[in-house]
Amino acid sequence: MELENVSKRFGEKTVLSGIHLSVQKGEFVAIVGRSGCGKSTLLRLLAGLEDISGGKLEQDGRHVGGSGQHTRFMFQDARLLPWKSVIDNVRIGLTGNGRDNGQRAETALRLVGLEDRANEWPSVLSGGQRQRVALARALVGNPRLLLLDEPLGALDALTRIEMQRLIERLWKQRQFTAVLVTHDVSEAVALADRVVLIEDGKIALDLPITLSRPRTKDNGFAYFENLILERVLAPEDRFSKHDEQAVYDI
Ligand SMILES: Nc1ncnc2c1ncn2[C@@H]1O[C@H](COP(=O)(O)OP(=O)(O)OP(=O)(O)O)[C@@H](O)[C@H]1O
Repeated sequence: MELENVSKRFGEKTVLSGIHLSVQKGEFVAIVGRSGCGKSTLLRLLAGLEDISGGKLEQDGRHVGGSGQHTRFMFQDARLLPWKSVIDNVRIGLTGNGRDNGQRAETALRLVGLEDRANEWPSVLSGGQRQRVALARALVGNPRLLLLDEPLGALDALTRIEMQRLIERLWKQRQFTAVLVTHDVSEAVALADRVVLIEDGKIALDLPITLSRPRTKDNGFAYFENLILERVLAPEDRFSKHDEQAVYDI
């Protein structure tokens, strides 16, 4: 995907401007930034769900408009249909009525480790399991681009790490391109080849994460994490030497 000088306005309000970004095939890019900085808007532009207000946005050399079948979304809530079984929810990710749809849905459920829950209702699954079904539904049609909008934001810490590992494993196996919006800098460093920081509607940092995979929280990890966090935090929020002394004084 190529974005050249992309801007997005809602009425009088400019949400994104001067966005230059290039996402290579098979790359994993994370977008971080403060609440309201325009992360989800950028993702919606990439999906073709919103039109750009200016600049150029192309996917494989073609103008992006309307969500194609090669792009899939995953959100913070699983958005499963409660009146359909788990396997039928996964089948929704397939276009058309291919005769092998059932088989493909079963394979996708196996990928996320839920093959034995195929005929149950979504309501009996845990939050993490529901997100697994959402992941199976997103991947069942073999998309080339997976857009993830805070998909793990509502999960507990352990489930979150498990899901991060699952997403990374499937990304490696299936070789799709992934763009992840997250508030969690640690998650961005764990998963992404590049972390893009949005500030006031502009790209403030575009940082390659040169750590090998799978990533462990060693010194190298902490280096990238701190680098991004320092940049995200506004100067007045930074933990100054003065504050540090105040804590010791307490
Ligand atoms: N359809 C819309 N109409 C008007 N304003 C919008 C619309 N969508 C988003 N905005 C505004 O654009 C800005 C960026 O919103 P966006 O959802 O992209 O931020 P975000 O970085 O994803 O925030 P968060 O991390 O809190 O989800 C916000 O000020 C929001 O109010």
